[in-house]
Amino acid sequence: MKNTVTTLQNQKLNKDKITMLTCYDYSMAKLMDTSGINVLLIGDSLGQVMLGYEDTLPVTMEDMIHHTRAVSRGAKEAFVLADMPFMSYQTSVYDAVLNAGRLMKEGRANGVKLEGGAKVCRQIEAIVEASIPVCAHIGLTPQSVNAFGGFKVQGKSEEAARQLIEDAKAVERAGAFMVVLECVPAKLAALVSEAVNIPTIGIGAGAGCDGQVLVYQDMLAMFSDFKPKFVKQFANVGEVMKQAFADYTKEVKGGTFPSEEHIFAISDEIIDKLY
Ligand SMILES: Nc1nc(=O)c2c([nH]1)NC[C@@H]1CN(c3ccc(C(=O)N[C@@H](CCC(=O)O)C(=O)O)cc3)CN21
Ligand SMILES: CC(C)C(=O)C(=O)O
Ligand SMILES: [Mg+2]
Repeated sequence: MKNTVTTLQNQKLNKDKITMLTCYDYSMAKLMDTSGINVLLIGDSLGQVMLGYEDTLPVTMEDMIHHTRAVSRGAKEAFVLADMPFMSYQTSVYDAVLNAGRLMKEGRANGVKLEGGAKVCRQIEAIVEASIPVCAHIGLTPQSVNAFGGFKVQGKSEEAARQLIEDAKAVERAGAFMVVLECVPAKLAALVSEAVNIPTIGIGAGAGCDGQVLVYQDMLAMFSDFKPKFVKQFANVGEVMKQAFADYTKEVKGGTFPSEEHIFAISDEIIDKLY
């Protein structure tokens, strides 16, 4: 059954945790989809893990559409959520609606995600008005890395904690159907999760959220530029891959690959004529 805004929101009511992973291509989308992951997020984190940038700021609408299209083709049941990249919605409400529309129309996403709380509520309202489901993202919002001065835990002071709660309530009022809480103290995230009716999806926000999200290269140990404290490596796929690449090299150089089972035959008669 296809995951929808309604099925995801019912999961909060039924205390059935929502699973979300980042996904950037067709093969991975099929693997995650058949594993029952509820939401595939085409995160702008693709700037770091797929494209090798230092942060998410250089990611373009074209990058996001390219990857979203690939994921959409592989997601039969999972909800496809696409991040709006830096400067695709901050500039104006008009830009926000136009670019959200492109992710739906060209990327075939089921919804979009944008960073910010009360500051981006005009954008959220306008995108929702255009019948596009919006997921908000508050706490550590990586597109604001230069304003924050680094990737740091948010909401630790009383003032910042109150602001986070207000931001969550504001995006709910603006029409967001879900909200990501990134890098906030677990007890604060649990409080926010009780304070709003929409599902909260945590990353570095503890088990009190209504769901969890991780970058897939992090949880499979395929990415090593940095490793946030909140990452759990569920399998060492990076090591498995490195071993396979080394074995391939050894067999090619040693002449054991390709062997009989990997080749195509031709009659000796024809070969003799060629000589
Ligand atoms: N591979 C990857 N994983 C992510 O989780 C991720 C991305 N890329 N790109 C976009 C953002 C950036 N994120 C990050 C990046 C670094 C830290 C980090 O290193 N945090 C430190 C300091 C926390 C503190 O003490 O304030 C940590 O130890 O977790 C956290 C989130 C989360 N997102
Ligand atoms: C980490 C998640 C929430 C994200 O926004 C991304 O992958 O870009
Ligand atoms: Mg993102």
